[in-house]
This record gives sequence, structure tokens and C-alpha cells, in this order.
Amino acid sequence: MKLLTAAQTREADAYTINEEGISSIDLMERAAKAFTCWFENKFQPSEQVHVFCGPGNNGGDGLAAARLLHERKYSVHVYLVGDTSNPSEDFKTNLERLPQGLEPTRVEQENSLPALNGKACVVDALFGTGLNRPVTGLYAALIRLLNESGATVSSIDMPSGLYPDSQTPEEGAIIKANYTISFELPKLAFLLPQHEEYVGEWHVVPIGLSQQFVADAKTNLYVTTQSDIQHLLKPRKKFSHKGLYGHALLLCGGYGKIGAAVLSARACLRGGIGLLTVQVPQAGYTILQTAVPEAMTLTDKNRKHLSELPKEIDKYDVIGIGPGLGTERVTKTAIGQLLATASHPMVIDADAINIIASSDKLKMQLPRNKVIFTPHPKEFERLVGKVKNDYDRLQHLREFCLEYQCYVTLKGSHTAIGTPEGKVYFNTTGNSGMATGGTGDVLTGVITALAGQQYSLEEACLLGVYLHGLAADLALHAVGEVAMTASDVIDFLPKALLHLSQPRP
Ligand SMILES: NC(=O)C1=CN([C@@H]2O[C@H](COP(=O)(O)OP(=O)(O)OC[C@H]3O[C@@H](n4cnc5c(N)ncnc54)[C@H](OP(=O)(O)O)[C@@H]3O)[C@@H](O)[C@H]2O)[C@@H](O)CC1
Ligand SMILES: [K+]
Repeated sequence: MKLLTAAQTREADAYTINEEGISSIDLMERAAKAFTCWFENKFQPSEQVHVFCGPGNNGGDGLAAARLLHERKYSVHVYLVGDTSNPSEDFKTNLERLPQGLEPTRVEQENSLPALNGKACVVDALFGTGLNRPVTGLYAALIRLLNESGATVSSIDMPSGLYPDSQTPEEGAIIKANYTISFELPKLAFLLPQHEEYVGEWHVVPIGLSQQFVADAKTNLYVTTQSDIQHLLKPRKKFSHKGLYGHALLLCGGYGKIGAAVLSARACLRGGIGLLTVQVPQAGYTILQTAVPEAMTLTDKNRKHLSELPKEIDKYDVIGIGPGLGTERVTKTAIGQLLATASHPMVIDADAINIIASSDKLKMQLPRNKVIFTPHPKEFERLVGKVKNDYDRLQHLREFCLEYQCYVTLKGSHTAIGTPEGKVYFNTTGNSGMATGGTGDVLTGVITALAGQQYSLEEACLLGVYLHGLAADLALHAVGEVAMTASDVIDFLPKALLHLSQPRP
């Protein structure tokens, strides 16, 4: 799914009105109905609902939603906040449409802010995508009051005060919403970790914006949904044999971290690889052979660390390297040899990233269009330098992928996948149960498996990241977030694959 900017959303709005024969006020009614429908599923009519409206169309949505909730027997209070003497046309119409018994309260000064307690149910319709400067003054005072009240806040389209697709200046007040109900498409701001406390749980509701406009809109930002991912999955042929599904080499594990190699290897097998060879230091031989009997095991001449490449390296279809390696000098030398000689697709994680990040020479040796890096944010900063905020991190992601013509899956709540063409895809599966040691090793195994099965590197990243998160989402029902381990994620990979291969409803 494409991610459009606020400016593009406004254009989509205008295009829909001009080309699809719907008036602006009717489009607003659709938006208000979509919001109300979500609201009714969430809150009982016994709730006292306080709707705070700003002067633009976001406020207009709030007025229409207030009317619809009133009709559905909610006890509604409407507040017109700030200077609403010059409102948008659709705001005006919806103000006129308020029925008797729903007279709005004007809030024009800080000393007329209403008192709210923690039980209040608030609808935030102050500002949406038309916000054009930081929120200060009366609006900021109201936002602070709402944030401190403990009330449950549902924001229409955007948490008021948050910039939809650029860094919000520090001086601007921002609503801390429990829920954000956005129209048609999510906003970039929702996908960035720094906004978690403002956006809360977000949902997108359709309002019938022109699909033609969305299809033609230019963007390099995407959100991966199940339907985007599902069609990537390749069915197996009936007359199959293991040689058709790739031979992967994993270079993982060091003394005290052989478990990382076990996790990557098990995940690689669950990801469908035909044949798997794992090279571990001598200390890992018995462990690997016992824990992962399906994998062939090679031992390094070094007892504790990777120090050499296997012979006949050309016979492998893909190489996964990094989990548990350590950053010994001998390992650095081996990675140098790998980058200088191998032309395989490579999945590079953990200490292999740290080693490459510490050497400009190694970075220069990276083969173009062959490498997938799978860093967490700290490893990413080692690669690109310190970042200022999440927007800056995205910018660095794009620039790094373009410069080195590589793929990067930057791990996080919405893992961001950068491509050599400068595209960024945000993943939508996964949960905080994955914040535990070893889940990264699992991802390396899964992506390595997919890259070995002749998925393109872009497909391997998109599908691998999605599956990894989906497995954790399925594991959530069985073990919960707190108890989840990396092994649970591996155990649910088969269910995730089955889930994706079911026909779409
Ligand atoms: N596109 C769609 O798909 C659909 C969109 N819809 C809805 O429309 C919303 C966008 O509406 P919008 O464009 O009227 O902008 P909105 O967010 O109400 O704010 C503009 C007003 O705020 C003011 N203002 C701005 N910043 C300010 C500040 N810091 N402090 C104080 N004032 C400030 C600004 O005034 P001015 O700059 O002139 O002073 C202007 O009056 C969108 O989020 C969605 O909810 C749906 O109804 C239908 C489908
Ligand atoms: K809002």
C-alpha cells in the first residue's frame, strides 16, 4: 500500500470531489460516519463524549461525528475552540446541522477551558492534515489539559499538533491520543517510534478516496499489507527436490553464542531452504549437530571464533553471516576475504555489521545489489553515524541504500526496508514480545532461506520481515508478549506460512 503525504491526501480529496461526483460536504459525512462506526464499536452509549473542534475541516469532521453520536444516543458535549469566526465552509455547514439539544460551548480563553476527569471520553477534532505551524497558546493549553486529565482520547485523522510527515517543532503541543482513526491511508508519522505516545493505537478507515488517484500518485514510501505480501509467496512444484530450493551457508556463532547459530539455522530451515550448511567454531560442532540435525556442520580451525571461509564457497546460493560472531581480528579478516571473493547474495547481521561499520575499506568492498543488512537501530547508527530523530534516520536509510546499492531492513516496531532504488517499505506485523534476545538471529535465518530460494532480494526482505512478525503475532495467542522467546517465533513460522498461503477472503 502506498503512503501519501498530507499534501497528496489533500489532492486526493480534491480529485475525488472533482472526478467522482461527490461533494466536499458528502465526503466529510462519509469520513464522520466511518469514524463514528469505529467509535460505536469501541465505546458504549452510556459514555459522556466531549468533542473538541478546531476551525478547519478536522473540526468539521468533529461536528458531524458529534451529530451522528447524538443520534445514536450518546451524551455529547461539543466545544468550538479558539477563533472559529472564519471557519471552513464544511465546518460552517456542519455547525448549522447540529440539532437542538447539542448547542456547542465556545472556548475562547484559557480561563474557560472545561474541567475534565480521567473518566471522560474525548474526541480530538482540533487539527488534522491542515496543521501548518506548531500549536501554541489556547490550543496548547487545552492539549496540555487533555494530556494531563487521564481522559481516553480518540483523535480524528491525526493527533492534533503532530505534523503528518515531517518533524514537529519542539515548541508545538501535541495530543497524546489513545486511538487515532485516520482516513483511507496511514500517515508517515504513525510509523515512527518517536510518535508512539501521541498516536496510540491507530486504525485506518476507508472513505472511498479515488483509487485512480492513489494508483497514479508518485511516492517512494509504502506500507506492506497482507495482500501485498501474499502474492509474493511461490507455491512449490509437485515434482520437487531439495536441489530446487537453494543451498544456504550460515556463518554464525562464537564461543558462548553458539545459540545464535542454532536459532538462525532452525529459522532458515523453517523458511524453506533446500539444504543448509552452517560453519561454526570448533566449540559449536556438537551443539549444532545435536540441536539442528537437519543442517550440515562445518568447523572452523579456530576453537572460539570464525576465522576462515569454507572451501568450495561457490557451491552455495546464499550466505547469511553475523549472529553471535564476535568482533575478533581473525573474524574481521575472514569477512574481508568474503567481501573480496564472494559474489553471492548475502544477509549481513549483528557483529558482521559492526565489523563492516568499523572499516571504510570493507564498506567499499561491498558487492553492489547483493547485500541485505539487517541492523537494529544501534547497529544502523554504527553504519551511518549518529541520527537526530526518526526522520533523519529514514533519510540516512535511503542514502545508505542508494550509495551502497544494498537493502537494509532496519528493525523496529514497523521495520523499515530500504532498497537500492530509494524506496522504503514499512512492515505491519510483529509485537513487543519480539523485544527479546535471538529474534534478530531468527530474521537472518528466514531472509537467508528466502534469498536462497530465488526470491529477489527485495522480495526476500519484504516477505521475510512480514513472516517473522506474523509468526510472533500468532505466537502471541499461545504464549503472550512477556514470555515470548525467539524459539517461539521459529515454532510459529510454519503457521505463519500456512496463514499466508490460504486464499484471500
Ligand atoms: N483529505 C481527506 O481525505 C479528507 C479530509 N477530511 C478532514 O479534513 C482535515 C483537513 O482539513 P483542513 O485542511 O481544513 O485542515 P485542519 O487540519 O482542519 O486545520 C486547518 C485549520 O487550522 C488552522 N490552523 C492550522 N495550524 C494551526 C495552528 N498551529 N494553530 C492554530 N490554527 C491552526 C488553519 O487556520 P489558519 O492557518 O488559516 O490560521 C485552518 O483553519 C483532515 O485531517 C480530515 O480530518 C475529511 O473531512 C474528508 C476527507
Ligand atoms: K485531530
